Amino acid sequence: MDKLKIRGGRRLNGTVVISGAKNAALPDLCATLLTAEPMVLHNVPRLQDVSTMIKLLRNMGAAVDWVEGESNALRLDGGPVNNPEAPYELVKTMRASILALGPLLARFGKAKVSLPGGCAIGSRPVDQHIKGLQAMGAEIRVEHGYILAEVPGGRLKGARITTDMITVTGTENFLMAAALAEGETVLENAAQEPEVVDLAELLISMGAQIEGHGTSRVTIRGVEKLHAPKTPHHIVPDRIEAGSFLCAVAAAGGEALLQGARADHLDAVIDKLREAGAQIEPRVDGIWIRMDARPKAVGFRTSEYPAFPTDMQAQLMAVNCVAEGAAKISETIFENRFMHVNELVRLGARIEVDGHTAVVTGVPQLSGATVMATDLRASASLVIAGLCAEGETLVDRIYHLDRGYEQMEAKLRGLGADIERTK
Ligand SMILES: CC(=O)N[C@H]1[C@@H](OP(=O)(O)OP(=O)(O)OC[C@H]2O[C@@H](n3ccc(=O)[nH]c3=O)[C@H](O)[C@@H]2O)O[C@H](CO)[C@@H](O)[C@@H]1O
Ligand SMILES: C=C(OP(=O)(O)O)C(=O)O
Repeated sequence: MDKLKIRGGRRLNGTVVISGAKNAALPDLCATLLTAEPMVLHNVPRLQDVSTMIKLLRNMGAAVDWVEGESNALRLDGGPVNNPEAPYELVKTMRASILALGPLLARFGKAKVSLPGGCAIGSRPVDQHIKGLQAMGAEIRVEHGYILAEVPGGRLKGARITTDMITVTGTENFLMAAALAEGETVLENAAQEPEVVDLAELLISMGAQIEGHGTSRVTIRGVEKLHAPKTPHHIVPDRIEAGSFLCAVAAAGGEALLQGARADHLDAVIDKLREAGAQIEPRVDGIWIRMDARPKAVGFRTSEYPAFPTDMQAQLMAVNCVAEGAAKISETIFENRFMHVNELVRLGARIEVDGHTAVVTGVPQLSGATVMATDLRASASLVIAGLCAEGETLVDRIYHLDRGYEQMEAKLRGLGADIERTK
């Protein structure tokens, strides 16, 4: 099993190119299920979750291949799809498989999708997805771990859907389902994340009629047919990858340009890192950061976009581990997203957890140790901690990291970090 070996203590300097967003690529790939026309997506990150989604689409009958000569372009053909099913073996490794449900129901009037398994960061129910699709006329039962859904008459109907809470993948499923439904769908309490907007823009380019994406009320007027995107669709830059590199520089010190990153998607994170003492400037070609001193501790609370993202909680916690002072961190999205705490403590961090809150008291220096990645963003936080720990840190189980980061260690090496992949 691959591990990362890091010798900490080097400042990070240089330019790093930010990849396309995993959490936009996964729904965008599912949008291919909505049309029989072949399409190409650009700026698709080559990471494990994308490979799993490709497998899932191929298993349904789609033809999916990387375009030769353009390293991040993916050609998808949903024309031959004939098996509207997402089996447990594929769904268990990636929750985003639930995103197949909406488009399959919209185009084929039936779907069989495994319930996503419980995962390390807490229970992740899909009751809102089911409730919303039922409101659109789908008959759904859950049996033997599968969601079995069928649309009497074959075509979903527009509906008013108000979810109990803001759900990102829920909003994405409804957008895709409503795009081909009969009549108008109004989503209240919709998620406003840039990845939701990216999907809506792709769907519009495919002929969907959507208004209000990026706000809490989205209106979709269903059309009979979607086609390949009219203009080339480039997946939005990954704000969480960019945020992770910002935290790495804030913790280890240095000066870097994050090429392609969008500062307007990272307001809450940038505010916190400035409070911690980093100089950060939006540039036409990305985000520039410089950190010369030891960071100051910064408290924060995760919440839906545009507030501080849960997907950045572990990385900013790592910065707090080496900061001056103490900070309180509240996680409000997932009940068990502090799995990284015990591993950070193994590196010498001082952290007390009480329910949804962690209090981190910074120490002047962490000390390298062997630690185990427990989930995707936890892995990134351990890498950041390792970069500023004294001596050698070995991060085990980095298959979690590989799910969501494209070549993280190569990118960090490019900034001068002493990091390598070992067996
Ligand atoms: C609002 C939010 O920050 N969502 C995050 C969530 O998206 P993801 O789409 O995975 O999760 P949701 O946005 O759907 O979930 C938000 C909250 O609602 C609950 N819920 C959701 C759907 C449902 O049917 N029933 C239900 O109870 C979830 O358990 C969670 O507590 O994890 C992703 C991966 O870490 C992040 O990129 C998203 O930013
Ligand atoms: C936890 C994440 O992804 P997933 O929803 O696929 O588990 C994430 O992107 O941080």
